[in-house]
Amino acid sequence: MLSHHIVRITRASRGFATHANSTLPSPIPAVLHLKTGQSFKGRSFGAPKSIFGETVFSTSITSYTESMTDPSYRGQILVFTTPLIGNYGVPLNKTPIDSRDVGVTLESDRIQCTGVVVADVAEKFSHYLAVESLAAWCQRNGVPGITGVDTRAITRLLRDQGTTLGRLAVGPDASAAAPNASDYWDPTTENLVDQASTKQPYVLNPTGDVKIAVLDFGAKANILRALVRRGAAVTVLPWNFDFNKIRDQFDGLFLSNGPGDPNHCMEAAIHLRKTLQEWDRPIFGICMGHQVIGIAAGLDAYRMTFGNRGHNQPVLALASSGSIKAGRVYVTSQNHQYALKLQDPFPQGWEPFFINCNDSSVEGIKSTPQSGKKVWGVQFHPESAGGPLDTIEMFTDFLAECRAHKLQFGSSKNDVMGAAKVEPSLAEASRPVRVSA
Ligand SMILES: NC(=O)CC[C@H](N)C(=O)O
Repeated sequence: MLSHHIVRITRASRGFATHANSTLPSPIPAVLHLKTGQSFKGRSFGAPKSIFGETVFSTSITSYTESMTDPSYRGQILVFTTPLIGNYGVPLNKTPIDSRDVGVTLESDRIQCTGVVVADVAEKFSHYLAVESLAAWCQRNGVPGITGVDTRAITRLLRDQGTTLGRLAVGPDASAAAPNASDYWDPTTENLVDQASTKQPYVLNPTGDVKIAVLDFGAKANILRALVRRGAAVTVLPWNFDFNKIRDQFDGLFLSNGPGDPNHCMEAAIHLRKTLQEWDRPIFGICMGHQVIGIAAGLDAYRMTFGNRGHNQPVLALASSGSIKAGRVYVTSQNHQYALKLQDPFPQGWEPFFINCNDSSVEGIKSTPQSGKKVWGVQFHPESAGGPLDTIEMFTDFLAECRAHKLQFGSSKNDVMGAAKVEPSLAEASRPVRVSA
């Protein structure tokens, strides 16, 4: 059995090596140019088009489908350090929308990164849920990939010089000269959150017993799934919606992950500062959401050299809260380029919650026990998808606090923005319609 699998995997991994002698068309050339002057020649797969993006690497060894659909990768050319990518194909990206699920199997309804870089793309795939190959999926989504390049060399460069702007030149563009440094598109100059966030509020699991508002900076589906599966009625709001106008209707507030520079989200941080001053129900933020909480609390966010992207980032808990025990190390899933600055002293009413064991960056903040508040932010992704589930119970902790608060202080008002009237669909939510807060 094992040898059978090895043979299959080896055949799949040969990929283009078998092309030369087959009747398949010759591979289309592709080149990855970096703004710093280096170029890597390879072969195209996926959409035969050229793109720009911020070149980042992920050390995750699985879940390429989840990473590529994570809205936090918007504007980025994603380099996988794992050499063989595509061997388990791509599943049908559709689930029911009910108290167990949120409409998509993956992290959103489309590929979000602008391109992918793979050492050895698997043309043959094998998985009981797979419906198409990585290349076919990329092609259908209009996203180009390059394969046959030394991803180890690219990653070592990115580790030394930091995340670098790039150009994936495909087909006839591959033989053209590298772009001038001034021609590289820098996605971080744009407000990517505004592009990724829902334009319309919508509701999931409207009959849930505890009402949670989610500020959507580009939320991963598994975050929404983690909330609805634990019984929450979830109202997803555009990132810059002024939650203060409707906060009496909710038992808790959640701030999601999202792409790009958190300093583009000042509008949300200003609204949140007022919420933190005037509202005492639980608040929880992940990644971008954590950064926005930190900014609202008075901390600064800075750009890291190459960020943390992978599924084995160790974080040390500095305080106990719910399922989290001070002094323990948790292995976490991460995808970020920015972090909150560790400052001494911390703003009044706040304390560090987690610290990264590799680079000592801030991995979490929380309100102090003396503050009387229940607010947490974590830089990592407790919801995983992909990655370890060490901290998944933080969702249970958050909802337990919301329920406890509701029991003690009474229910939120009942009309969750006309919950049942809003179409609970992620595809619907991504329509380009603007609503005013
Ligand atoms: N996954 C995230 O939410 C990432 C947050 C932010 N865009 C960063 O890169 O740091």
